[in-house]
Amino acid sequence: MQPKLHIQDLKFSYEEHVVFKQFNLEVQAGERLCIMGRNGAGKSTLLKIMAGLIDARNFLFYEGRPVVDMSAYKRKIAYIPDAPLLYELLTGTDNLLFIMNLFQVDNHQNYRNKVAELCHQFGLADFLNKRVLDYSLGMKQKLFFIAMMARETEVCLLDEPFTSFDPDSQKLATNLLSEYTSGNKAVIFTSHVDQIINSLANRTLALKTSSERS
Ligand SMILES: Nc1ncnc2c1ncn2[C@@H]1O[C@H](COP(=O)(O)OP(=O)(O)OP(=O)(O)O)[C@@H](O)[C@H]1O
Repeated sequence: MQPKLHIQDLKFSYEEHVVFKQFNLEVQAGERLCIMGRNGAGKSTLLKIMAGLIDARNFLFYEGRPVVDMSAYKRKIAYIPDAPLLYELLTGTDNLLFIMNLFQVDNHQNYRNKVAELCHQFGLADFLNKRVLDYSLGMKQKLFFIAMMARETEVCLLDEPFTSFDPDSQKLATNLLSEYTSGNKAVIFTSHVDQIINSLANRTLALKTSSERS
């Protein structure tokens, strides 16, 4: 079977700073891969490449085919950065609807149902009419996570997830991601936190810095 995602002979630099020289990675459906490594090794850069935020489509393959249509590809991918991307002046509900439209979610009813269920599970239901400005950091992270899960994408990328989640919410989120990969989906994340790595990953990859690699 073809990998869900793969990267072939990736070369990538920020101006003169070479981050990847000839990097290869295959991620299979069902995997929850943790990319580990020192600060500056390139973990976040790699996630941004797989999210399509850094355009390296010549090196990126989805289910065995080169990524040609970046917009169609991005609709299959959820990317959850360490700082949640939300409009502070909008309410929780308005942010959730904004995200639904931004990512062109096809089945609005399914998204709304999923959001309602997850907000209830994460204890956010009573705060949805408040502005995000008045949320705690953990609440903001939960809201963005819920929106991305409700999109029901094929791949979920998480950069240092759940740093401000309380322990019960962390457990709930890792269970949801384990269920997510019981189908034909994949999770790729970065973390420095042993507890999160141990409870979520079913594979780990140690990424070396470019100087360690040469
Ligand atoms: N926008 C940018 N412009 C220039 N250089 C960058 C940029 N973003 C990252 N870098 C550099 O690229 C390298 C990889 O950075 P990246 O953020 O991917 O590392 P990381 O492994 O995620 O680190 P950390 O564990 O600290 O989050 C670092 O040397 C960093 O300084």
